[in-house]
Amino acid sequence: LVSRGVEVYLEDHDPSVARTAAALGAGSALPPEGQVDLVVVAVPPAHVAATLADAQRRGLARGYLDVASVKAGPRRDLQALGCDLSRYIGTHPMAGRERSGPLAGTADLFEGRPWVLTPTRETETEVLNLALELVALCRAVPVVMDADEHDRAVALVSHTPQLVSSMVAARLQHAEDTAVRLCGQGIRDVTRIAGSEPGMWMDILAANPGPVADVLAEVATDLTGAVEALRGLQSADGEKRRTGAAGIEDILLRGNAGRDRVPGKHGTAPKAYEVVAVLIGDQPGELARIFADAGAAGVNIEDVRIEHSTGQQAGRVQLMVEPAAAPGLTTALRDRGWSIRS
Ligand SMILES: NC(=O)c1ccc[n+]([C@@H]2O[C@H](COP(=O)([O-])OP(=O)(O)OC[C@H]3O[C@@H](n4cnc5c(N)ncnc54)[C@H](O)[C@@H]3O)[C@@H](O)[C@H]2O)c1
Ligand SMILES: O=C(O)C(=O)C[C@]1(C(=O)O)C=C[C@@H](O)C=C1
Repeated sequence: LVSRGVEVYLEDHDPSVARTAAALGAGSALPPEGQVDLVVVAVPPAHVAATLADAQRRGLARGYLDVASVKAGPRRDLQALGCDLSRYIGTHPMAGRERSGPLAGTADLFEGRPWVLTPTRETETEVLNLALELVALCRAVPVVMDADEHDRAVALVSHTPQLVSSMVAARLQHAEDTAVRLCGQGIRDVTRIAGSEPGMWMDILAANPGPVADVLAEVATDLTGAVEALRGLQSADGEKRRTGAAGIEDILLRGNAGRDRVPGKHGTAPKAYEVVAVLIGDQPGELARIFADAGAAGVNIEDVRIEHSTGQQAGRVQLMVEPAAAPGLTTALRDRGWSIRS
């Protein structure tokens, strides 16, 4: 917002957090002189209602919104606290990190991401417009939804995946070092969000337990089926082995079909990019150099992944580019001395 010319004032119950964010260029940690246009409440879900009610009591703004990951609960709490719901809109940007705090924030976090808005008949048009302006300034894509529909959707696409990732990662807690040393890219992909802040997720899950339990019950059915199928594959009986194989194949195929429905970058249909894989040394500036070389070759990098090799000061960067750009990029990087991997 600051880079787009908006005056931003930061407040946190831990003043050092607001000061750190201000030092990073996210706004001013001093209070505003008069009323502002919009208050954005970005605190853990359980504290949203009290924080927003306090801001309304202080008459800080013309409009108020929150960005909590659940929507029905905070609205009910605000109602119970007697807040002016005409001046409030519940929102949720579908973008975030597994890390918390101002140091984890990035200016381009919301670009091209869905940002859910949950206006009701009570919401003043002016407040909806302020929220739409905020979403546009962050270059996100507004999606209007009902609060309960939102909570069911995020149970499926965000809250259950968090729990499943944590459960897979939990298997490693007491695992042998010899096994953990073999961790490759697959487990890194599946467990990235298992590194998230437990306090925040306790709040989120406590505010959306029913819809998450419904999705997790379906996962549990698949898990039971997978265990039975694998036991079948262990069996000496040929018929049980065939049934087991069919059960496992069914899960893998349904997984492929579900994965195909995950939208690509900027919410568009998934796109097939060509991968140019490059070996890089684990030293400062390597990524910046490779991006600069790709830029000099006139190639837009659509996405990027890094595989770190265990026990080696090196990694493999996968640059995802439009198929037509891949041969030119490969040649350009090779000419600049990079080692291209297949
Ligand atoms: N991290 C994500 O991926 C993500 C994505 C979308 C939405 N959200 C939502 O955004 C909100 C903030 O999450 P975050 O990831 O920025 O967390 P965060 O921990 O980085 O920030 C939360 C801040 O709230 C402050 N705080 C806590 N209680 C407070 C209170 N009573 N009054 C004032 N400040 C208080 C904390 O000091 C902290 O600085 C949550 O509601 C979360 O559900 C998070
Ligand atoms: O990418 C991540 O690290 C996230 O956890 C982001 C994520 C998500 O599930 O997509 C998590 C919770 C928020 O409410 C919105 C976004």
